[in-house]
Amino acid sequence: MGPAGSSTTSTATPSGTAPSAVPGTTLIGVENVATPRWARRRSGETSVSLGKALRSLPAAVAMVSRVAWRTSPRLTVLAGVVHVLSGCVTAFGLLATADVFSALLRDEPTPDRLVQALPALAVVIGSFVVRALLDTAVSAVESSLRPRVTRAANDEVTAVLVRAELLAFEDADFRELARQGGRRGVRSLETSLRYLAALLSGGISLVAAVVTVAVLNPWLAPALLLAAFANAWAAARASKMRYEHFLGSVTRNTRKGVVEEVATERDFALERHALTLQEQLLAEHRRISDSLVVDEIRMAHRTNLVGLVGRALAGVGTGAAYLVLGLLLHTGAMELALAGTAVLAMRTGFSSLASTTRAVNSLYEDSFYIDFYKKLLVEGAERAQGRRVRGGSPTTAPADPELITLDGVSFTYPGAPKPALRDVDLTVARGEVIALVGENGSGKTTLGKVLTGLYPASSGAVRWDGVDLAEADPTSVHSSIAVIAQDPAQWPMTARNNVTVGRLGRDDERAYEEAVVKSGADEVLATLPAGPDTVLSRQFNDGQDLSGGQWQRMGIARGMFRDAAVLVADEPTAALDAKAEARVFEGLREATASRTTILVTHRLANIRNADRIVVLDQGRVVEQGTHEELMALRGHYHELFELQASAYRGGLLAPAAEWTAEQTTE
Ligand SMILES: Nc1ncnc2c1ncn2[C@@H]1O[C@H](COP(=O)(O)OP(=O)(O)OP(=O)(O)O)[C@@H](O)[C@H]1O
Repeated sequence: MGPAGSSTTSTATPSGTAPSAVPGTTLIGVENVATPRWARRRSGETSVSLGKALRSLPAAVAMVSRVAWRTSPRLTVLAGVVHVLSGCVTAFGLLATADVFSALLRDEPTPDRLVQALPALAVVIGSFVVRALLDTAVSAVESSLRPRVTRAANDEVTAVLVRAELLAFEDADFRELARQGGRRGVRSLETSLRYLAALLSGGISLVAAVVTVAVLNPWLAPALLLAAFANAWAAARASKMRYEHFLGSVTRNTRKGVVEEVATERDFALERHALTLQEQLLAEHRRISDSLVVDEIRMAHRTNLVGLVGRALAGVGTGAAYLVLGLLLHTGAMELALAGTAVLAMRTGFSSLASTTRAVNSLYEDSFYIDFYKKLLVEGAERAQGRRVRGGSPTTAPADPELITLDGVSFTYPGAPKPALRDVDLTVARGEVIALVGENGSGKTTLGKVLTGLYPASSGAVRWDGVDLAEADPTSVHSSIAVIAQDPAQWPMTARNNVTVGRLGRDDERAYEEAVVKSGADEVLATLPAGPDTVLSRQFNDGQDLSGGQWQRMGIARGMFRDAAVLVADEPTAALDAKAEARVFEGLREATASRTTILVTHRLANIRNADRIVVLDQGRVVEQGTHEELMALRGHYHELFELQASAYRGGLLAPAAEWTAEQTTE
C-alpha cells in the first residue's frame, strides 16, 4: 500500500465566495480503512511464478467451463468442438504448407514441381476456407454463449444476495465482497470465456508447430520453447503485479467511493451545501485519486519493464532458433526445402505462442477476480437465510405466539467490539404492549430485531411458545411479524403498492382503507397528483418524492396493512407532527388489542399506558414494570421521565398538548 495521499495537496481553486479546502485534513478522519477479509493475500502468495499461473489454470478453466455448462451444455460442447476443429484445421494447414514447400523446392524442373505442389496447395486453400467457416461458427457460438454465461453468473450473484440473511448486510466486508464479486468477478468470468477459446485454438496450433519443428529437427524445439517460456514468464509477472496493485488499492478505492458518494449524492446535498463542504470534498477526492494515479503509473512502468525483459528473452529464443536453423543448413543436416517448412512452422509457432501466453495470463489474472465471485457464492450460501437453523430440519414457528420468551440473550453485531445486548431475560404475552425505552445506543432497536427473529441471538434463546427461533424456519417467523421502522424503506412503486406490499396477495380493500386512514397516509394520498397511483420515486420521470413525515405515514400504513401477530414499531412517529402522532397512536391502540406490540420510543408521554415498560441500559434490561411502578422505583426510568418533563416545563421544547394534559393530571 502506498502512502495514501500523504504528500499530495489539493489543486482545487475556490470559486466565488466558496471557502477553500482546509489543507492537510482527512475528512473521513482515518487515512485508511481496514483491508477487507477477502482482499487479504491468499496464503503462500509471496512470490510471482509462472508455475503458479499454470497451476491455477485448471481451476480457472474448470470454473468457467462449469458455469458455461450449467448455462447451456449444448452450446458449451459446440464451442469446445468448433474451437478444437479450428485449431486442428490450422495445424493441418501448416502441415499441408510444408508439403507445398517440399514439392516446390525439390530438385526438379519448375513446371513439374508446380504440378506436384498442386494437391498440397489445394489442401492449403481448402484449410483456409474451412478455417474461415469455422471462425464464423466460433463467433456465432461464442456470441450466443457469452451473454448467457453473464446472465447466469449475474443471476447467481443476485440470488445469493436476495437470499442472504439480514445480518449479512450489517457486515461491511460482505457488502464489499458482493460489489467486487458481483461486478469484477462476473466481468472476468465473461472475458475468461474468450481467453479460454483463444487458449484452445492457440494451444492446438502451438502444439502442431512444435511437433512439426521437432519432427524436422529436435534441436529447433528447445529454442522455440525458450521464447515461449520468456513470453509466458513476463506476462505472468505483469498479471501478478496488476493484481497486487488492485489489492493494494482496495481500501483507497473504497475511501474514494465513499468520498465520491458524499460529494455527489443527493442524500448529502443539503448538509454539503449548508456546511460549505464542497471544496473540501473535492480536495479529498483529488487527494485520494492522485495517490491512486501515482501508484498506477508506477505499476504500469514496472509491468512495461517486465514486458521488455520478456521480449528480450523471447528475442534470444527466436534468434537461437534461427541460429540453429542456419547451422543445420550450413552443416547439411537439413535440406533447404525442409528449412522453408521449419521457418513457416516457427513463425506459426511464435504467433500462436503469443496468443496462447496472452490467454494463459489473462485467465490467470481473471482467476483472481473469479475467485471473488466464487467466494461471494460460498459466503453468500453460508449466510443464506435459514442456514443457521440448528438441527437441520427447521420447525415452523407459531403464527400467533401466546408467549415470547428471551432467556439470557446476548447479541453482538459482526465485527463489533462489544455486545449490543447482554443477558436479556424477558417474557412478552400475546396482546401485551411493551415499550422499550433507554438512552441512545442502549439496544432498543436491536432487541426488537432479536425478539422477532430478524437477528439471531449470539447466545441464549428466543422462544415463541417454546419453539426456539434458532431452530425455526425464518420465513415462518417473519411472516408473523410487522415492522414499522423509524426510517421506513422508500419503495420505488405507486403509493398504493407502498402500502399493499406489506402483505402481498392480501386483497382486502377495507383493510387497505383502514390502514391508510389510521396511519394518516390518506392525507398524503390526497396531495399526490395521481393519488394512490402516483409513483413514489425520484428515479422515475413522473415520480414524486415525499417528506420524511409523509414517508413515515406510508410506512405505518404498510405495517398496519400487514396485520401480523407481532408488531414492532420503532420510533414510528418520530417525524410526525403532533396531530398526526395522536392519530397514529389512536390507530395503534385499536390495532394492538389483538396483537403483541413492541414499541420503541423516546417520547415517554406516549407510553404511559403501555402494559409494561422495559428500560435498557448498555444492552441490559435494568428495570421493567408499569409507568407507576417505575416512577415509584425512582430509578433510571424516573430520571429519564423527569428530565423530559422538566425540559417541557422549562419551555426548552414546545409543549405537546398530550404531554401538558398528562402533567396536569399527575
Ligand atoms: N449495524 C451495526 N453494527 C455494529 N454496531 C451496531 C449496529 N447497529 C447498532 N450498533 C450498536 O449496537 C448498540 C445498540 O444499538 P441500537 O440501535 O439497538 O440502540 P437504540 O437503543 O435503538 O438506539 P437509538 O435510541 O439511538 O435508536 C449501539 O452501541 C450501536 O452502536
